[in-house]
Amino acid sequence: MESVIVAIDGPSGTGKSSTSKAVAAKLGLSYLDTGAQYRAITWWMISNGIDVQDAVAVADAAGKPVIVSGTDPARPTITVDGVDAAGPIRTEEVTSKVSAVSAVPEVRERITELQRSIAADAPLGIVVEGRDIGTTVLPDADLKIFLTASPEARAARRSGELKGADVVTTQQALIKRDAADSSRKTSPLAKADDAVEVDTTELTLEQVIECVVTLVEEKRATA
Ligand SMILES: Nc1ncnc2c1ncn2[C@@H]1O[C@H](COP(=O)(O)OP(=O)(O)OP(=O)(O)O)[C@@H](O)[C@H]1O
Ligand SMILES: Nc1ccn([C@@H]2O[C@H](COP(=O)(O)O)[C@@H](O)[C@H]2O)c(=O)n1
Repeated sequence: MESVIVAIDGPSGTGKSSTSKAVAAKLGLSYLDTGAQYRAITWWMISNGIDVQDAVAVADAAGKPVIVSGTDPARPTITVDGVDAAGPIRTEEVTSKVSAVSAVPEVRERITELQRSIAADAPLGIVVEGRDIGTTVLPDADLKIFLTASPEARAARRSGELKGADVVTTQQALIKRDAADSSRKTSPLAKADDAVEVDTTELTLEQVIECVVTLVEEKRATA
């Protein structure tokens, strides 16, 4: 079977990771969480005492950490300088600082190069999820999906995940991060012109997965 590249983008909490992992597992493809890579470099900056608001300092250090992503959808991994970073990259501190780091062009250049090389090496194809995959990282992807959902639905999903988190505070944090990611100069969060938009507000996760699997199969059938 022909290798297939699927790009899945969208704002926070729209279901990109859950959907991408499941679609990749169902179709025997690799899986790449690009948000985890931006989180990993942010964690490294914080751990090394770099002020994330200082874009010059962040740019100077952008080439230093060695970030490695494992692309098995059943067990995605991320290490920084050989250290497992899966836990530390999900802290509130990293989440609140990642948009400042990901806006720095030198960071994006470095991570984009890494993402392209991982996608090129995937033997059977890959599902890559993020914010700028369809527009910048893999503009020739075979299929581009842009997931959306109402802020209310996204906040409810996230606060269900972060046990006890207040829905209103969670919604404000999501909106703030999306605004920063959408308004940065370099490679902002955006829907590619040729992406299929799927509004997941009223869909279960299983319905979204099924929808994307069908779109991939249709694409393969016409290739
Ligand atoms: N269609 C859906 N219906 C209900 N819950 C969902 C749906 N899709 C995803 N979820 C749940 O919402 C939460 C957020 O999903 P997920 O992490 O996949 O989103 P994301 O777009 O990757 O977010 P982020 O960009 O912030 O990493 C998870 O708990 C997931 O199980
Ligand atoms: N292609 C991407 C992916 C992510 N980012 C930045 O990383 C942050 C964390 O992403 P999550 O998916 O793990 O929530 C996100 O808010 C962006 O700042 C990006 O810039 N490009």
